[in-house]
Amino acid sequence: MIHVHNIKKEYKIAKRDPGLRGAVKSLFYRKFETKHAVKGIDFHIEPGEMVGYIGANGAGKSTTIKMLTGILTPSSGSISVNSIVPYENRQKNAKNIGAVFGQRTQLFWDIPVRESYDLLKHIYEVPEQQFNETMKTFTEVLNLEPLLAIPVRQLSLGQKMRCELAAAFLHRPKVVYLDEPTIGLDVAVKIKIREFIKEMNRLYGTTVILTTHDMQDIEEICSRIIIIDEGSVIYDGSLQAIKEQFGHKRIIHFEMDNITSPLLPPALEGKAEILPAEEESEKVSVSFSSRDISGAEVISEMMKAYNVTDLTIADPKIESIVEEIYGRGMVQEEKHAEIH
Ligand SMILES: Nc1ncnc2c1ncn2[C@@H]1O[C@H](COP(=O)(O)OP(=O)(O)OP(=O)(O)O)[C@@H](O)[C@H]1O
Repeated sequence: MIHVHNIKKEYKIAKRDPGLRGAVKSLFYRKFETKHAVKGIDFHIEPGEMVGYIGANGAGKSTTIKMLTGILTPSSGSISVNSIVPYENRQKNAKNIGAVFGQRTQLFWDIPVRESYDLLKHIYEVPEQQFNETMKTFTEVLNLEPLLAIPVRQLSLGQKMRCELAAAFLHRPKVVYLDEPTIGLDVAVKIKIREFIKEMNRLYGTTVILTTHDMQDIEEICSRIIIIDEGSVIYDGSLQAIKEQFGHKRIIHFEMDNITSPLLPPALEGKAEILPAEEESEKVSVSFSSRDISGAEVISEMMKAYNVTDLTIADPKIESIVEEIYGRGMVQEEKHAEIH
């Protein structure tokens, strides 16, 4: 469905010396600097896959999505989406794709939502019966009925985002790009949006590429993730595999009597560490790898050394796994050996 081969994108940024002198000088003599935002990315996505495209701020996610949608042309390399080269054939490509770009709207600001959908129906030439069926499903799953008569500008962020999603899926596109679809929303709306995306994938086999900083979105929606860092892919594989590969970190929080800064019992040295205490927390957190020592041994040693009154075992969170991968920049051999 989506084939991306060795794409690169460079931006030319005008450089200016500081101050008034710099401003005047730049009128006559302009200096440019090249920003390599995407540095040779490859991936293939099968029809119906739901892929999380993640990375730290400035990693190159939006630039990639803009190239996939045809808004930007790669500096080199090639892209094909459903056998179309998006940046050479933007209109044809637009019929096959839907997109939600975080804060931007594709709905018409001053007219009721229902009329925006009618316009989109004409633009995308959606048959009447299909439109009615689709609207019925969307209205139910996203609870849109009370919003249809309201102009977009009067909607709250969460209401607007529900309407945006419906607009992106309205013409039953084969591929939908979602750039931060849950940013700034409360938990209840996030849950609704995630359910809707999964339901669309189930009903229509829509391929979804999701960019988000919310790891819960990824866990709920995607089975595969592509992680990019400074313009290069550093991981492409299943979420399960990354959890198995990196999810051996464990943390146990202990509550104990009258201990302010406990020391690690000697038997745990080199195998576990005490984490810096969080502000106002009376708990002592011990981190270790299940490859080095079992949780039972850690608990037993801590209980021998201290008067433990309670404990909780934290699950390895995808957030911390991803942070760890960003942090270590994940060496290439490891990436290829484990994932490809
Ligand atoms: N139009 C532009 N001109 C110059 N540089 C740009 C432009 N757009 C993006 N960049 C730079 O390219 C790099 C990648 O940006 P991009 O927006 O693709 O990152 P991102 O992963 O989407 O980040 P975020 O999570 O913050 O949205 C950044 O260093 C950014 O400053």
